[in-house]
Amino acid sequence: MELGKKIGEERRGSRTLTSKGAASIVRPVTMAHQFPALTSEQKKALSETARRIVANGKGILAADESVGTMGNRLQRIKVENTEENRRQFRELLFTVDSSVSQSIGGVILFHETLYQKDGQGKLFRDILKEKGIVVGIKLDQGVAPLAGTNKETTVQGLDGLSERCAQYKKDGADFGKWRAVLKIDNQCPSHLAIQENANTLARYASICQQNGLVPIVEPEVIPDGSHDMEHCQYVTEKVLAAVYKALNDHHVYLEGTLLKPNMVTAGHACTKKYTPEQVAMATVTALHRTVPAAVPGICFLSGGMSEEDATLNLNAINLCPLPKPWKLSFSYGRALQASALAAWGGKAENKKATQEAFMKRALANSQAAKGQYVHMGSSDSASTQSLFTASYTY
Ligand SMILES: O=P(O)(O)OC[C@@]1(O)O[C@H](CO)[C@@H](O)[C@@H]1O
Repeated sequence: MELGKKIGEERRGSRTLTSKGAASIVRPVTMAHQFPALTSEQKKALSETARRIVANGKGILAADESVGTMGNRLQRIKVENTEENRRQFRELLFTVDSSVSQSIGGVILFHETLYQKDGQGKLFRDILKEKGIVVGIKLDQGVAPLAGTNKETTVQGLDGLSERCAQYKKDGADFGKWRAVLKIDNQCPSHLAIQENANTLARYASICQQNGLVPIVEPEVIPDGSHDMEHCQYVTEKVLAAVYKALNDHHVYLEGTLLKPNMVTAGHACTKKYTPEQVAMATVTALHRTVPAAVPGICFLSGGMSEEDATLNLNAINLCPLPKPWKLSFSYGRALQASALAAWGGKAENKKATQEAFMKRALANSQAAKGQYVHMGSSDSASTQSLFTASYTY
C-alpha cells in the first residue's frame, strides 16, 4: 500500500517555476520498484552455486571447446578430430584422481560432451558431480559480424536460449558460459560493439538465472595487436563498466554470477614487456574500478598465455596490495590443457602422463588462486610455450 501510494504520487509530477518565472511541469520520476525477477530461494541457490565454484582456491576447467576449436588443438598433436578422439581426451581429464576437486570447482562442457560417457558407460557429468564438481555448459553459439564496424562481432544464441537452459538444467548443468569478443584496433572496440555485447551478455545472464543456471559473464578483450598494457587497461575498464551497467539494467542478480574477464596485458605484438606484478596491478585496478563487490568470483581466461605465465600472473593478482572483495581465480582452457594434450598425443598408453600433467596445472593454479604459488625455476617446455592464436574468435 505504502509503496503503491508513493509511486502514484511520484508519477503525478508537480508544477514548478522556471528561471523566467513561467510555470512548467517537472518530468515525473518514473523509476518504479523492481518487479522481482527471482524468488529468494532462487537467489539463494544461485549464489550458493557461484560461491561453491570458486571456494578455497578452486577454479574452473574450461573444456567447452567447440568441435572446430578442438580440431585446432588436436591438429597440433596430429590427432584426427573425431568425436571418439575428443571423448577419449576428455575422459582422461574427468577421470583423474578425485583430489582434483580441491583445485577444480567447476568444468564447462560443450553440448556434445554433456552427453558423452566414459569407457564403462558412465556419463561424464555424473563422474564430475560425484567428485563434487559443478557442471557447466557453453551457451553462446559463436560470433556474427556487426555490420558497419571494423570487423567487430556480436554473439549468437539468444533465440531459444531459455528452452535450452531449461533442458540443460534438467540434464545436470548448474552454470552457463557466454563469451563475447572485443578487439583493440583502429576505432575498436567501437561504442556499438561495447554496448551490443554488454546488452547481449546481460540478456543471456538474465535468462540463465531464470532457469536456475549461474551465468558466467565473459567479455573477452582479445590480446591481438601491438597496444601497450595501459591501453588494454583503458579498454577493459570501458568494457566492464558497460557490462555492469547492462547487468544492472537487466536486473541480473550479481551474487549469482561469475565474471570471466581477460587479464590486463599488452597486445601480443607489443615490444614492451611487463612483469606479473605490473599485470596484476593493472588488472586489479581495472576490476576495482568497475566490478561490484557483490560479484562473488572473477575467474580469468588464459587468452593464449603460456601455462606458466597464466599461473604466475594469477598468483601476482592474488598478492596485489589493492582491495580485492571477490575471489580471484581461473577459468582456463588452453592454460590447463596444453601440456596434458602434448603428453597424450592421442595414445592410450600415455594416460598416466596426461593425467599427471593436468593435475600439475590444476594444483599450480589452485595455489595461485590463493597467492601461494611458488615457481620452481625449471619448467617443461610445454608449460612455457605461448598458446596464442590470432583472432581467437571462436
Ligand atoms: O583463453 P582460454 O583460457 O584458452 O579459453 C577461454 C575460453 O572462454 O575460450 C574458449 C573458446 O570459446 C573456450 O573453450 C574457453 O572457455
